[in-house]
Amino acid sequence: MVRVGILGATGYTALEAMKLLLRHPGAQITAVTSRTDKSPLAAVHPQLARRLELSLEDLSIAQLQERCDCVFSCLPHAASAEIAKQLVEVGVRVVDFSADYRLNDPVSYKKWYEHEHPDPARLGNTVYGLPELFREQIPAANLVANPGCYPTSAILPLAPLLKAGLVEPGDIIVDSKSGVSGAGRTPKLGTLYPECNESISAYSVGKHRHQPEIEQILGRVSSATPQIIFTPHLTPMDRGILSVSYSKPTRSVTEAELLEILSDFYKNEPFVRVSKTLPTTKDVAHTNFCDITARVNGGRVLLISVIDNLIKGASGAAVQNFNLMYGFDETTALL
Ligand SMILES: NC(=O)C1=CN([C@@H]2O[C@H](COP(=O)(O)OP(=O)(O)OC[C@H]3O[C@@H](n4cnc5c(N)ncnc54)[C@H](OP(=O)(O)O)[C@@H]3O)[C@@H](O)[C@H]2O)C=CC1
Ligand SMILES: CC(=O)N[C@@H](CCC(=O)OP(=O)(O)O)C(=O)O
Repeated sequence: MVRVGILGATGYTALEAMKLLLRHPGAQITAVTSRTDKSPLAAVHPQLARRLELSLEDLSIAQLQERCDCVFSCLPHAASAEIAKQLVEVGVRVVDFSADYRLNDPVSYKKWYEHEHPDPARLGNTVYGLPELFREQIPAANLVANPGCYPTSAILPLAPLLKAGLVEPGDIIVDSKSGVSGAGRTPKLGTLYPECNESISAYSVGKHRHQPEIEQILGRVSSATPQIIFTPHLTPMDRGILSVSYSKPTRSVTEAELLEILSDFYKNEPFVRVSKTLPTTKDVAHTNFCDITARVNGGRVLLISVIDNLIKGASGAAVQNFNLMYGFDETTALL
């Protein structure tokens, strides 16, 4: 049995991770942390009553090392790397939900996150936990950078076409919509009900930190230098992301051909479904699937994808990575 600790257990991604791990035959949750809350977990997450009888604790690195083989760090960026680097050094394996280890180098991290990286030497050397593209690197990893939610939705459809040289890397637009849980449970003005209900808004236009993540990861898989214009939107729903990318084909291409290339690329993937149908966020809610379709319109390639931001965009991806790290069937607890 692999003993798993959950850092930041009061948050949304942590709740989803715990619900998934409770269904996992090879995992036991042995620690749940909060900086200040000492309540029984069920007092914070009533869904876990009678399912996980643990109380929240503020644990030291030594205590986590004693109780856990692996830790899911569901902490915000910067706070996560501070702890992850110490855990990895004492032999605890970490799946990091934050963005701390996703980018290629400390210079771009500082530019987009506006602070120094707490563990710069590991940037660029850490495995990016998107199994569909980096599966072979995950089993041996002590630290896995779980992907961002928007990047997962954009990278999965674009990667096969960039790898095949079928779209121009220098001219790609990604337009994404997210449910409000994407912003986490920590209160913020913009996620108060009267601010975001019955309203859709674009935000972080031209400066969202997922733009370099999408560019850098697509660069790693395709040997091109993709340039992305990424615009996220907050939409009045609890969960789900829908992304549409617009790119220029390098040659004449049909919708049928695009679907065939995508289907072939993902034919052995348990969690990517390619079809002709226009996908909706409801189709993948509470699941680890990414549904993808393609269209050709106005001389552009349109790729449309949906995920659940809390599952394939965070906790489901983490469990998928955990399964690979510990040699379980990749779909365990996820289907
Ligand atoms: N929500 C989503 O859809 C996605 C989130 N992510 C990433 O996953 C991580 C967790 O996100 P999410 O669960 O949504 O966030 P939440 O805000 O719901 O939870 C984060 C938890 O971290 C703890 N925390 C907050 N600030 C600090 C700090 N400075 N130091 C230590 N602990 C802190 C809090 O617990 P307490 O106050 O009890 O200590 C809080 O409950 C983040 O890095 C996020 O960017 C990634 C993909 C998708
Ligand atoms: C709706 C919403 O606010 N979404 C979050 C993305 C969540 C995520 O994946 O963020 P990390 O890269 O920090 O892990 C945002 O735009 O900041």
